[in-house]
Amino acid sequence: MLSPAKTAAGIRAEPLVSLENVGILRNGRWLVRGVDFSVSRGEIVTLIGPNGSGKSTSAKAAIGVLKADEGRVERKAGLKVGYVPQKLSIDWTLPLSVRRLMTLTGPLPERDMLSALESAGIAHMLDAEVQHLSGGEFQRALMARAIARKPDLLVLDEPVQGVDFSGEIALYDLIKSIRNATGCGILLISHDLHVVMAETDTVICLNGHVCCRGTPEAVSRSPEYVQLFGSRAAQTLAVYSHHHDHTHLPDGRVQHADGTVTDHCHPDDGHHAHGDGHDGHEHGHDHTDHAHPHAHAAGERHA
Ligand SMILES: Nc1ncnc2c1ncn2[C@@H]1O[C@H](COP(=O)(O)OP(=O)(O)OP(=O)(O)O)[C@@H](O)[C@H]1O
Repeated sequence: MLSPAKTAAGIRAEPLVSLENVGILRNGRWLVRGVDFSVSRGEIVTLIGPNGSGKSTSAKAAIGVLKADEGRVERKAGLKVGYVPQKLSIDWTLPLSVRRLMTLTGPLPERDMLSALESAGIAHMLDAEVQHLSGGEFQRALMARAIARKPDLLVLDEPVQGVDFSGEIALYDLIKSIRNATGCGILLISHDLHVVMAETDTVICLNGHVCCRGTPEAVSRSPEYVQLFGSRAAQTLAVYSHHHDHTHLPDGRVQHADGTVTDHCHPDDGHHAHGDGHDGHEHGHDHTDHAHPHAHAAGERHA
């Protein structure tokens, strides 16, 4: 299952990190269970799923911030990780320059700092106050901080939060160019359930477990999509359509397509509908690399 990913050059690379059947238990509750995916050099993996579905938890398990209570996490020896968390605990009442932000967690040669800010397109903001940055500039500063130490794996938890549509496209372009320039692997958490970065190699849809996975459709090339979002957006964003055949109820139980209700669903539960049905988008996804036993109805998204 965790076969090495194929890079753009078609070479099978050893994973930088791989999770196998990972579960995280807190206060007697499984936050996630049965999670498996891997990220290789040059590969972009995007985690999607409703709020609370375990995206951040899974990413933290991948980089070792959280220890798996079951299953296995393997990281390449000496792996360097650049991590941009969803939330930062910064005291906004104190002045903080971009320069200081870059070195908060440790010293950094000036040359590496400038080069990272240059790559992120904000070299001119070195002495700007972080409080005065726009949402997009702030995300760029965080990304510069993460790439400055030349990581093998870049983990970005909702990097386009608080950024408008054109800013979102620009940030995804930046992520793409970082990947192309450095060849690092990227684990991306998307705040959107359907729209992912077009360069994504694998989308993993989570809901406490892996619901389904696949490649984003090449809808970005379809004339309708280009008309709707514009050609620039279409080069950067793709719609990931997926059809689920069970629904997560608000009380945590699961209603299956045949009407039965169970306490949980697990990856080996049984029925799985996938591919053709979708939520109004004119495409299905045929490229699933993995058979999943069940799927989620549209209504489940916000469970
Ligand atoms: N340290 C913790 N202790 C107990 N529960 C936790 C802890 N961390 C996260 N949770 C819970 O685990 C679940 C998954 O949280 P997580 O942050 O991984 O979800 P997410 O998919 O990233 O959500 P969002 O889209 O809202 O950021 C949530 O119900 C959350 O409340």
